[in-house]
Amino acid sequence: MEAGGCRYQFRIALLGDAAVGKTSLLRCYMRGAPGIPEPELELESAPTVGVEFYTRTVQLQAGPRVKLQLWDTAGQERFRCITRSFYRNVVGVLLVFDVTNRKSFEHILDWHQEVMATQGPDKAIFLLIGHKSDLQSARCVSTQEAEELAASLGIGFMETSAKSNCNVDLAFDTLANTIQQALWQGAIKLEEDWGGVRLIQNTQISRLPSRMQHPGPCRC
Ligand SMILES: Nc1nc2c(ncn2[C@@H]2O[C@H](COP(=O)(O)OP(=O)(O)OP(=O)(O)O)[C@@H](O)[C@H]2O)c(=O)[nH]1
Repeated sequence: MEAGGCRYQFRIALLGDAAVGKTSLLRCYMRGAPGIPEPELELESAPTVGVEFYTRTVQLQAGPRVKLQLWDTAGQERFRCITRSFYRNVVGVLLVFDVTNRKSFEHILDWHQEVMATQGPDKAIFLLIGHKSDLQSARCVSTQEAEELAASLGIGFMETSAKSNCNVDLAFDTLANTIQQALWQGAIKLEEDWGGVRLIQNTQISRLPSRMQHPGPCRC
Protein backbone atom coordinates (compact mmCIF):
# COMPACT_ATOMS: atom_id res chain seq x y z
CA MET A 1 0.00 0.00 0.00
CA GLU A 2 2.81 2.45 0.71
CA ALA A 3 4.17 4.02 -2.45
CA GLY A 4 7.62 5.62 -2.53
CA GLY A 5 7.69 6.36 1.19
CA CYS A 6 4.37 8.19 1.06
CA ARG A 7 1.62 7.52 3.50
CA TYR A 8 -2.05 8.27 3.80
CA GLN A 9 -4.39 10.62 5.55
CA PHE A 10 -7.89 9.39 6.37
CA ARG A 11 -10.53 11.98 7.11
CA ILE A 12 -13.05 10.73 9.68
CA ALA A 13 -16.14 12.49 11.06
CA LEU A 14 -18.11 11.92 14.23
CA LEU A 15 -21.83 12.39 13.58
CA GLY A 16 -24.83 12.11 15.85
CA ASP A 17 -27.38 14.09 17.83
CA ALA A 18 -26.42 16.91 20.19
CA ALA A 19 -24.96 15.84 23.55
CA VAL A 20 -24.48 12.17 22.69
CA GLY A 21 -20.81 12.61 23.65
CA LYS A 22 -18.93 13.06 20.34
CA THR A 23 -16.56 15.72 21.68
CA SER A 24 -15.90 13.74 24.86
CA LEU A 25 -15.21 10.57 22.87
CA LEU A 26 -12.77 12.37 20.60
CA ARG A 27 -11.01 14.16 23.44
CA CYS A 28 -10.69 10.87 25.28
CA TYR A 29 -9.06 9.36 22.19
CA MET A 30 -6.73 12.35 21.80
CA ARG A 31 -5.65 12.04 25.44
CA GLY A 32 -4.14 8.69 24.51
CA ALA A 33 -2.11 10.17 21.64
CA PRO A 34 1.65 9.95 22.18
CA GLY A 35 3.20 13.33 22.94
CA ILE A 36 -0.09 14.91 24.03
CA PRO A 37 0.01 15.94 27.71
CA GLU A 38 -2.63 14.16 29.78
CA PRO A 39 -4.94 16.67 31.41
CA GLU A 40 -7.33 15.68 34.17
CA LEU A 41 -10.22 13.60 32.89
CA GLU A 42 -12.57 16.41 31.93
CA LEU A 43 -15.91 15.32 30.58
CA GLU A 44 -17.69 18.65 30.60
CA SER A 45 -17.64 20.22 27.16
CA ALA A 46 -19.59 23.05 25.62
CA PRO A 47 -21.73 22.20 22.59
CA THR A 48 -19.65 22.14 19.43
CA VAL A 49 -20.09 25.11 17.11
CA GLY A 50 -19.89 23.98 13.48
CA VAL A 51 -16.90 21.68 13.08
CA GLU A 52 -13.58 21.27 14.93
CA PHE A 53 -10.79 18.96 13.93
CA TYR A 54 -7.94 17.07 15.53
CA THR A 55 -5.17 14.89 14.10
CA ARG A 56 -3.51 11.75 15.36
CA THR A 57 -0.99 9.49 13.65
CA VAL A 58 -1.49 5.75 14.14
CA GLN A 59 0.22 2.56 13.13
CA LEU A 60 -2.25 0.23 11.46
CA GLN A 61 -2.27 -3.55 11.90
CA ALA A 62 -1.19 -4.23 8.34
CA GLY A 63 1.89 -2.02 8.59
CA PRO A 64 1.40 1.49 7.25
CA ARG A 65 1.21 4.53 9.45
CA VAL A 66 -1.64 6.85 8.67
CA LYS A 67 -2.63 10.28 9.80
CA LEU A 68 -6.21 10.46 11.02
CA GLN A 69 -7.88 13.80 10.55
CA LEU A 70 -10.78 13.64 13.00
CA TRP A 71 -13.71 16.00 12.58
CA ASP A 72 -15.95 16.70 15.52
CA THR A 73 -19.27 18.02 14.24
CA ALA A 74 -22.02 19.89 16.03
CA GLY A 75 -25.11 17.78 16.65
CA GLN A 76 -27.42 20.75 16.97
CA GLU A 77 -29.82 21.22 14.06
CA ARG A 78 -28.92 24.90 13.62
CA PHE A 79 -25.39 23.94 12.52
CA ARG A 80 -26.56 21.27 10.09
CA CYS A 81 -25.90 23.27 6.93
CA ILE A 82 -22.27 23.71 8.03
CA THR A 83 -21.72 20.08 9.00
CA ARG A 84 -23.44 18.80 5.85
CA SER A 85 -20.90 20.57 3.70
CA PHE A 86 -18.19 18.30 5.16
CA TYR A 87 -19.88 14.96 4.45
CA ARG A 88 -18.60 14.60 0.92
CA ASN A 89 -14.95 14.63 1.93
CA VAL A 90 -14.88 11.96 4.61
CA VAL A 91 -13.89 8.32 4.24
CA GLY A 92 -14.89 7.20 7.73
CA VAL A 93 -17.85 8.01 9.95
CA LEU A 94 -18.46 7.20 13.58
CA LEU A 95 -22.26 7.30 13.92
CA VAL A 96 -22.69 8.06 17.60
CA PHE A 97 -25.81 7.64 19.74
CA ASP A 98 -26.22 7.77 23.51
CA VAL A 99 -27.39 4.43 24.98
CA THR A 100 -29.49 6.41 27.49
CA ASN A 101 -31.20 8.52 24.80
CA ARG A 102 -33.67 6.59 22.64
CA LYS A 103 -34.22 9.44 20.19
CA SER A 104 -30.52 9.66 19.42
CA PHE A 105 -30.64 5.97 18.45
CA GLU A 106 -33.73 6.46 16.30
CA HIS A 107 -31.99 9.31 14.46
CA ILE A 108 -29.04 7.15 13.43
CA LEU A 109 -30.80 6.14 10.22
CA ASP A 110 -31.19 9.81 9.32
CA TRP A 111 -27.50 10.53 9.90
CA HIS A 112 -26.53 7.50 7.83
CA GLN A 113 -28.93 8.49 5.08
CA GLU A 114 -27.63 12.07 4.96
CA VAL A 115 -24.07 10.92 4.33
CA MET A 116 -25.17 8.32 1.76
CA ALA A 117 -27.25 10.91 -0.04
CA THR A 118 -24.26 13.26 -0.26
CA GLN A 119 -21.60 10.71 -1.11
CA GLY A 120 -23.41 7.92 -2.89
CA PRO A 121 -23.22 4.32 -1.66
CA ASP A 122 -20.00 2.50 -0.76
CA LYS A 123 -17.82 5.57 -0.45
CA ALA A 124 -17.58 5.90 3.31
CA ILE A 125 -16.95 3.27 5.99
CA PHE A 126 -19.31 3.58 8.97
CA LEU A 127 -19.05 2.33 12.52
CA LEU A 128 -22.07 2.57 14.83
CA ILE A 129 -21.17 3.69 18.36
CA GLY A 130 -23.41 3.23 21.40
CA HIS A 131 -21.81 5.78 23.73
CA LYS A 132 -22.01 6.34 27.54
CA SER A 133 -21.96 2.60 28.20
CA ASP A 134 -20.97 3.39 31.81
CA LEU A 135 -24.57 4.51 32.45
CA GLN A 136 -25.97 0.97 32.59
CA SER A 137 -28.88 1.75 34.91
CA ALA A 138 -30.15 4.55 32.63
CA ARG A 139 -29.75 2.54 29.43
CA CYS A 140 -32.75 2.52 27.09
CA VAL A 141 -31.20 1.02 23.96
CA SER A 142 -30.16 -2.61 24.24
CA THR A 143 -26.94 -3.95 22.78
CA GLN A 144 -28.97 -6.42 20.74
CA GLU A 145 -31.14 -3.84 18.98
CA ALA A 146 -28.11 -1.71 18.20
CA GLU A 147 -26.38 -4.78 16.77
CA GLU A 148 -29.45 -5.46 14.66
CA LEU A 149 -29.50 -1.91 13.32
CA ALA A 150 -25.80 -2.10 12.48
CA ALA A 151 -26.32 -5.44 10.72
CA SER A 152 -29.22 -4.03 8.71
CA LEU A 153 -26.93 -1.22 7.52
CA GLY A 154 -24.03 -3.59 6.91
CA ILE A 155 -21.75 -1.78 9.34
CA GLY A 156 -19.93 -2.58 12.58
CA PHE A 157 -21.08 -1.74 16.10
CA MET A 158 -19.29 -1.01 19.34
CA GLU A 159 -20.18 0.40 22.76
CA THR A 160 -17.91 3.05 24.26
CA SER A 161 -17.56 5.24 27.31
CA ALA A 162 -15.36 8.31 27.61
CA LYS A 163 -16.04 8.32 31.32
CA SER A 164 -14.57 4.87 31.92
CA ASN A 165 -12.33 4.96 28.82
CA CYS A 166 -13.97 1.82 27.51
CA ASN A 167 -13.31 0.78 23.88
CA VAL A 168 -12.36 4.34 22.87
CA ASP A 169 -9.04 3.49 21.18
CA LEU A 170 -10.56 0.29 19.85
CA ALA A 171 -13.37 2.19 18.08
CA PHE A 172 -11.01 4.53 16.21
CA ASP A 173 -8.52 1.74 15.47
CA THR A 174 -11.26 -0.52 14.13
CA LEU A 175 -12.53 2.18 11.79
CA ALA A 176 -9.02 3.10 10.59
CA ASN A 177 -8.11 -0.54 9.95
CA THR A 178 -11.35 -1.15 8.06
CA ILE A 179 -10.69 1.88 5.85
CA GLN A 180 -7.16 0.71 5.20
CA GLN A 181 -8.42 -2.75 4.20
CA ALA A 182 -11.00 -1.25 1.86
CA LEU A 183 -8.29 0.87 0.26
CA TRP A 184 -6.03 -2.15 -0.06
CA GLN A 185 -8.80 -4.20 -1.67
CA GLY A 186 -9.72 -1.42 -4.09
CA ALA A 187 -13.18 -0.90 -2.60
CA ILE A 188 -12.08 2.69 -1.83
CA LYS A 189 -9.96 4.56 -4.33
CA LEU A 190 -7.80 7.65 -4.17
CA GLU A 191 -9.42 10.43 -6.16
CA GLU A 192 -7.92 13.79 -7.05
CA ASP A 193 -10.92 15.86 -6.05
CA TRP A 194 -11.86 13.90 -2.93
CA GLY A 195 -10.48 14.68 0.52
CA GLY A 196 -11.52 11.41 2.21
CA VAL A 197 -8.18 9.70 1.56
CA ARG A 198 -5.07 11.62 0.68
CA LEU A 199 -1.57 10.53 -0.17
CA ILE A 200 0.85 12.62 1.87
CA GLN A 201 4.63 12.95 2.00
CA ASN A 202 6.62 11.76 5.00
CA THR A 203 7.56 15.30 5.88
CA GLN A 204 3.92 16.30 6.18
CA ILE A 205 3.10 13.60 8.69
CA SER A 206 2.41 14.76 12.25
CA ARG A 207 5.60 15.16 14.24
CA LEU A 208 4.07 13.24 17.09
CA PRO A 209 5.77 9.86 17.58
CA SER A 210 3.34 7.10 16.77
CA ARG A 211 2.86 3.74 18.39
CA MET A 212 0.98 0.53 17.79
CA GLN A 213 -2.46 0.95 19.24
CA HIS A 214 -3.14 -1.94 21.58
CA PRO A 215 -6.58 -1.43 23.08
CA GLY A 216 -6.39 -1.96 26.80
CA PRO A 217 -8.85 -4.10 28.65
CA CYS A 218 -12.34 -2.67 28.77
CA ARG A 219 -13.03 -1.22 32.18
CA CYS A 220 -16.81 -0.93 31.77
N1 LIG B 1 -21.70 9.29 31.74
C1 LIG B 1 -21.10 9.72 30.62
N2 LIG B 1 -21.30 11.00 30.22
C2 LIG B 1 -20.66 11.39 29.08
C3 LIG B 1 -19.84 10.51 28.34
N3 LIG B 1 -19.38 11.19 27.26
C4 LIG B 1 -19.90 12.42 27.34
N4 LIG B 1 -20.67 12.55 28.42
C5 LIG B 1 -21.44 13.75 28.84
O1 LIG B 1 -22.42 14.03 27.83
C6 LIG B 1 -22.59 15.44 27.68
C7 LIG B 1 -22.43 15.85 26.23
O2 LIG B 1 -21.11 15.55 25.82
P1 LIG B 1 -20.43 16.22 24.52
O3 LIG B 1 -19.16 15.49 24.31
O4 LIG B 1 -20.38 17.69 24.64
O5 LIG B 1 -21.53 15.84 23.41
P2 LIG B 1 -21.51 16.20 21.84
O6 LIG B 1 -22.13 15.05 21.14
O7 LIG B 1 -20.14 16.57 21.40
O8 LIG B 1 -22.48 17.45 21.79
P3 LIG B 1 -22.63 18.54 20.58
O9 LIG B 1 -21.30 19.21 20.43
O10 LIG B 1 -23.69 19.50 21.06
O11 LIG B 1 -23.06 17.83 19.35
C8 LIG B 1 -21.57 16.10 28.62
O12 LIG B 1 -22.24 16.49 29.81
C9 LIG B 1 -20.56 15.00 28.91
O13 LIG B 1 -20.00 15.14 30.19
C10 LIG B 1 -19.64 9.18 28.83
O14 LIG B 1 -18.95 8.33 28.26
N5 LIG B 1 -20.31 8.85 29.97
